[in-house]
Amino acid sequence: MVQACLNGSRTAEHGAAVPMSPKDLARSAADAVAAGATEIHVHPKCPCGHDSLSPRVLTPVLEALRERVAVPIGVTTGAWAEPDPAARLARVRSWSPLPDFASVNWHEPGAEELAALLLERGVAVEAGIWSGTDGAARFTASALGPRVLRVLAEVMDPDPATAETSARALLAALGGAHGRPLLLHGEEGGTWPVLRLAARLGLATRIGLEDTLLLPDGEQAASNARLVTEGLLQYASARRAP
Ligand SMILES: C[C@H](N)CC(=O)CC(=O)O
Repeated sequence: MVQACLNGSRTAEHGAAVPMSPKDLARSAADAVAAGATEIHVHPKCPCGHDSLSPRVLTPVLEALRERVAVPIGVTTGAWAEPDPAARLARVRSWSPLPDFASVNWHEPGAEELAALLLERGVAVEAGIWSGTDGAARFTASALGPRVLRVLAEVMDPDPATAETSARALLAALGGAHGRPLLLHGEEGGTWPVLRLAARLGLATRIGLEDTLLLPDGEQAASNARLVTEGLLQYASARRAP
């Protein structure tokens, strides 16, 4: 399973390749799926370019994406988009239509209440566990752990020299992860080493302009589809390596 993470918290200053509007997100998602992505993770943006959990922002994104792709679509619930936990719950209560799944960053205030609400509303939960936080400890102690769709093991270490070690430490901290499937990914300079580690461990992964703007050779990536194509090649070759 390779998820395409189309835009993340990036803004227009990260370049024209990063899709921001519903129309650009839908086109980028369709190209990424044609390149082999099996799921989409997206950060709906208000016109100013910031992540938003407002239904007025989410709805046109979901509608545009669903016109172009048939794969599951997940959205962020990051606290940076709505820092007040009560307001965040209110946003999620007002969502219609609903995404297929949503990531919940387990170290953020109100994470468990948010995950419980999403489950109650029929939205699958990706438990986002960031390295360098207490997310893994909180998740392993959580009664909701067995009910999540998967664990999104997020390696926040951007250094290509140390990201793999950070990833292994994060996986160790997650232990059995309540028996839930793992999706392992890195960010920025850690993206490609962690993707190759995911392949060697037989784990799901993700790739896209949210995680890196660069191809493995350091060239600028022209699109999410280009990253997915390269990601699948890197994944297959790391899987084959002795
Ligand atoms: C740190 C990750 N870029 C955050 C992420 O991918 C999950 C989310 O949207 O909350």
